[in-house]
Amino acid sequence: MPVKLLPQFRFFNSTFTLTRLPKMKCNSTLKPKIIPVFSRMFPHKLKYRSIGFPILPAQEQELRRFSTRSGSPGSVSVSKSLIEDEAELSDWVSGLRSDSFKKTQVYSDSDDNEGDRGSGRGKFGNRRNGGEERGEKRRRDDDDFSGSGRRSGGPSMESNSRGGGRFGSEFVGGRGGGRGQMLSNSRGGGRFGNDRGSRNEGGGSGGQDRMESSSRGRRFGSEDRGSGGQDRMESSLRGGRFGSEGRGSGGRDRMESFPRKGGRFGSEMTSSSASRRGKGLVGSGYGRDMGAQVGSSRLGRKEGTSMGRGSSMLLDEDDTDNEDEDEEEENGYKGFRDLIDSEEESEESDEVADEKVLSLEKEDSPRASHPSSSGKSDSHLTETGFDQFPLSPLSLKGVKDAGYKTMTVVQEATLPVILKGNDVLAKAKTGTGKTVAFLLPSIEVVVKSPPNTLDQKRPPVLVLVICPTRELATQAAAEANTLLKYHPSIGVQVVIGGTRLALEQKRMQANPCQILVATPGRLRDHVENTAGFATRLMGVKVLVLDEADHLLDMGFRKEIERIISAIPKQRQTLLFSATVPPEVRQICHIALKRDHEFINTVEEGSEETNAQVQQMHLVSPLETHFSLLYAMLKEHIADDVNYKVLVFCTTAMVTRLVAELLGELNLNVREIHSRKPQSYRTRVSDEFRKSTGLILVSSDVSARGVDYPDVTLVVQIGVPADRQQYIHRLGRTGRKGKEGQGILLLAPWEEYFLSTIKDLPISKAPVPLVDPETKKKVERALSHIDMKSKETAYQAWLGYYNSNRSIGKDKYRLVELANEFSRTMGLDNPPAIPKLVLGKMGLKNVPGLRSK
Ligand SMILES: Nc1ncnc2c1ncn2[C@@H]1O[C@H](COP(=O)(O)OP(=O)(O)OP(=O)(O)O)[C@@H](O)[C@H]1O
Repeated sequence: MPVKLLPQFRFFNSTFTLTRLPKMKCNSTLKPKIIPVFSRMFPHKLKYRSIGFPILPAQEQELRRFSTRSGSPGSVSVSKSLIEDEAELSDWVSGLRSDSFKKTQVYSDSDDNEGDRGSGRGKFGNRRNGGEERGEKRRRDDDDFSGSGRRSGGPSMESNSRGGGRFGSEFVGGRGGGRGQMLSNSRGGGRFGNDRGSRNEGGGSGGQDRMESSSRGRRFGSEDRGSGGQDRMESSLRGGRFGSEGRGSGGRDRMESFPRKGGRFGSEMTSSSASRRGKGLVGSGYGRDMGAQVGSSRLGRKEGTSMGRGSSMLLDEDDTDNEDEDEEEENGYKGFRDLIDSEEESEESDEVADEKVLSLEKEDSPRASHPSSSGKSDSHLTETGFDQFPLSPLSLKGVKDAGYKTMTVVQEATLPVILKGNDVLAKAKTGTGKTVAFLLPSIEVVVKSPPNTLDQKRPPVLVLVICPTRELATQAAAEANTLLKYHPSIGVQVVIGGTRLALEQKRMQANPCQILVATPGRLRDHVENTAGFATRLMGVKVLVLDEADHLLDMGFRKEIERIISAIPKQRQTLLFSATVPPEVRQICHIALKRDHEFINTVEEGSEETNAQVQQMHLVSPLETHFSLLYAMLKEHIADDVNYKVLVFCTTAMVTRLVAELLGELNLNVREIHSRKPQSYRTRVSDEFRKSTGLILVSSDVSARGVDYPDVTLVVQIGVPADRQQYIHRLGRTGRKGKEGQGILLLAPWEEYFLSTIKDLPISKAPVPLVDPETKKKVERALSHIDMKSKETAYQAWLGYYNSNRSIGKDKYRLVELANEFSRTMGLDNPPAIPKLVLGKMGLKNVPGLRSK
């Protein structure tokens, strides 16, 4: 009997008439609108055109060729270097034990204890925490390697490697008295990295110091929260190297190490948790953090409305303190993947080769022939109404109330396939409505499911949506609530980190839901520690991975595998993202059935970014960057009174520095990054969503998925972690077919990155003139910035580029460049860096560095 091994292919070609998909029409309502431009920086003005995606007459319409289009240039980055760094890091960590790192904890709320602190619960153990956790956080975004204790306490040093690259370690001082912490996370695989693991910021009180090291991915490692004051040192790396240990004992000095590599969560953690239990140790990784997501910052557009009704968001403002920033942040840390996946490669590549792809493209479409510089815009909308598909009347009412008149291209392409029950991997450009595309058919599954008659208090979860960040989870839940407006009996809940687990447990009991939106860490926590939760998950009929490439990247991969092992094999799985790099295609079998469909709405031969977004790059010496940034912002503001600008920086601490600088220059600016408490992040995020006339300086916490309406300009300073990150950051503008602008500001030695995005419609920007007065103004503003900010930015900068494969491999050159960065901040001498940190970065004894 033949076995079907190959995924199905969908050919969209004019020679094939597909009747299955309704016709897509071009929304030809052109509303020319002059886009403000930088008169000097951006001489080419763009006009918005809603031209559409391929739109052909009904019968023709269909997709045409199948192309896997993923073959875009790979990421640049940082991968291997991460591995190397991790090796160094783990060796270093394994041999280190310092009584000077102590930690304490403080938590009073009993519920919390269980929850947040995670006292050892579950197998995953992870949760650690104790009071301080709260302060800790960090994950990726962080990216920062910065040091210094931010909040008061002792010295701190932070370093996270992201992308594979970075290394991270973080030493942040506690808030309370003199505690100091040192954490190290490498993000390696995926986004997690950073965040997850590590954050320390404040928290504890009393003097304790902690040192953690979590390589790879996110969450592993990091958290700490244990209780009791003690010194602890954790090391969790994935590759097994660490392995071992786990000692720690209750009291003070402890050293934990969890090998992760092979294991799925389960096991790994188990061992660790065992050891920590009762000892107050925290754990390594996994845990809580994951959960940690906090806040909701992005609640999105629909915010208010949404959370209401049957749904509840398990997150309290009160909890913000606790948040761990966790996990999720974004970025991609790639890197680890190579190491981990090597054994699977051959098998996977076969699968990819056979995959069936459905690609929406039209060979003769304007875009295909003039992909980029034509100035033509994509149309994310079709003329197909939602009522052309078999959706329940109440869902259609919800869609109508949401203001969605016709479907977007990705919605039109995926809905019929998903409604048929097929597994789908979908790729569609940023801001084109992927969230509705997976939520709407998922809701229909709930509508069609027989009512639960067994356990009213613990109804099965029918739809499980996993998002990489808390903000995204919150935003997706908000969208779900909007769509569910007329389905009073269907509930949505969000479980994200940064909240008290026990509180979430209670809320889940009080408000049973059929749709659960979660971040991986917290979800795993519930699987392990919430009574009856695992049983509820056995009801899952639809699993959605939003930002799938990120979730399947090494940082989250283990957690995803663990979660998948906790839900039925007989289910429908939907993977969505704006980027689907080849590596992800190779591993998507982890979640998808072999006969899944790859629906690619990005035209073959066209760029992966929105054509109506004008992309520019500017390569200029580092010393000019601050002045250039200021000049271009001023110009943009002058051009557009309704300006709304996102400035992405490489690390959290560099983000802070840039925000402080722009503030000194009297620009209306806010900052957002993982070192900020979630409550602050949520507030700022909401403010930015609703405002115009505002600049938001951000780390990669805002890179993916955040739906800020009407962003007029995205500036990226310094080389992004990889190609995908560039695309997702840029995707914060030009959403829903609107126009936007993006500029990438690089130093000459970062110019290599342009080769990885050379297929995108990015052109060279003329260098704006920076008059002497502007230069002086910037220098003056820099001189007003606190030394601490400069020190931490320097250290973070060094850590970020150290983990970059292209730049960080020549340590001597790297140090020269870092010192150049130091001079751009107005420092005559580069700040001294703790020896431990230098050792961790593999930079001991490199000339040009000052140690302390
Ligand atoms: N059919 C529709 N008509 C009009 N607007 C829509 C429609 N579907 C979704 N939207 C809106 O489009 C915006 C972008 O949607 P969404 O955030 O889901 O994009 P995305 O493709 O997931 O982007 P990203 O890749 O950045 O995550 C949202 O504000 C959403 O409410």
